[in-house]
Amino acid sequence: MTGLTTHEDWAGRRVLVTGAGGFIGSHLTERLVRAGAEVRAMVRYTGRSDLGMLADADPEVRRAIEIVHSDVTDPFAVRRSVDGCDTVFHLAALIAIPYSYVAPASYVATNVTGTLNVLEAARDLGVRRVVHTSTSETYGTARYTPIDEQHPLQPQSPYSASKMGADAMAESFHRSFGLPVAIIRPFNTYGPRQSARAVIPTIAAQVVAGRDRIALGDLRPIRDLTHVADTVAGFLAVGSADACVGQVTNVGNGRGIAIGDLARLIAEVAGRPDVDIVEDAQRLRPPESEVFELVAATDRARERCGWRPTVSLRDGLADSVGYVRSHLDRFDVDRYAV
Ligand SMILES: C[C@H]1O[C@H](OP(=O)(O)OP(=O)(O)OC[C@H]2O[C@@H](n3cnc4c(=O)[nH]c(N)nc43)[C@H](O)[C@@H]2O)[C@@H](O)[C@@H](O)C1=O
Repeated sequence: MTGLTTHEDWAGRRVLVTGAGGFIGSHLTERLVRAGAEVRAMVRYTGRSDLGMLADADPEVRRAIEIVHSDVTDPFAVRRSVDGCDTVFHLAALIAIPYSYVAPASYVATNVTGTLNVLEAARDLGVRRVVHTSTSETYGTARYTPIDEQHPLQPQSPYSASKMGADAMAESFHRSFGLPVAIIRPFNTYGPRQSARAVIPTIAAQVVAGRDRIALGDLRPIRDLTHVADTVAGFLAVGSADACVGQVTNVGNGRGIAIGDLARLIAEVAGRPDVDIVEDAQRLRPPESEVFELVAATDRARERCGWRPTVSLRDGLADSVGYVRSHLDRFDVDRYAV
């Protein structure tokens, strides 16, 4: 079975994680260290924190990793970071959709050119496996569900367009140069350390802070939600399965929930089922840009790398609520209050 993610698969492997200071990247880094890999964690220096979300990681894990501060837009720094690694998990990206309306050029620089820099270094240095991170946003609003990997792509935001460019570059490096690239396409991931701007922390922070009215944007979009522990298991499975090379693999739960229902479920999980949930017109995305439905077909992940999700939505949301409760100082609740 190629999708095994046992200690033996990762023990002694020299792995670079780009975007290791991010939400998913920090969890992936921890998981790889626990699986016995030698991890180099590439973290973008922000001036505020040297480690990003890795600052929250187990101190033992932090001691075990090699941290390099560089930016994927710098080809020389990327090359130095890739040198000596046999596997690269490429997660570094700009991910906020609303900010991509304001600064599309920076999304091209980081997401497209940054990916090209990683691919070129990996090709030149003979890396044995690259896992490139795509996103369900590249599908645009579902034309049918569940969305399999053959579903057409549609760039509804500059963010999505930049990820489509990055994905195409990754595929071209596989076809043109035989670089062993696997493309993982996660649907929405949630859990501890997720950005305060994403919808689940936005809801949870208002609920936990005791607001009686929760202000959101559009309550109708449907999302397929995967707990970060499952997503990270997906990265390891895709990274160890030969059958995923040269392929896109969806990682999602296969179930959709509307944002309004999600808000009600979070309020219930947090023990505040009576809060009011209201739509705030200021927070709506342009209708042509909003992706209204994303639900994953997960057959390929199951068949090619043996991955399946294990965390129920209720348990996962309890984890998110617990994280927000214990780090409420990180959430600017008034920014979201009505
Ligand atoms: C897979 C994908 O996942 C993320 O993109 P996203 O789906 O936009 O994530 P989100 O948590 O910001 O929104 C989810 C949905 O919820 C709606 N929504 C309603 N009211 C609020 C609200 O008040 N805040 C936010 N943030 N969203 C709201 C919003 O309009 C959207 O329909 C990125 O990490 C991206 O990098 C990525 O690749």
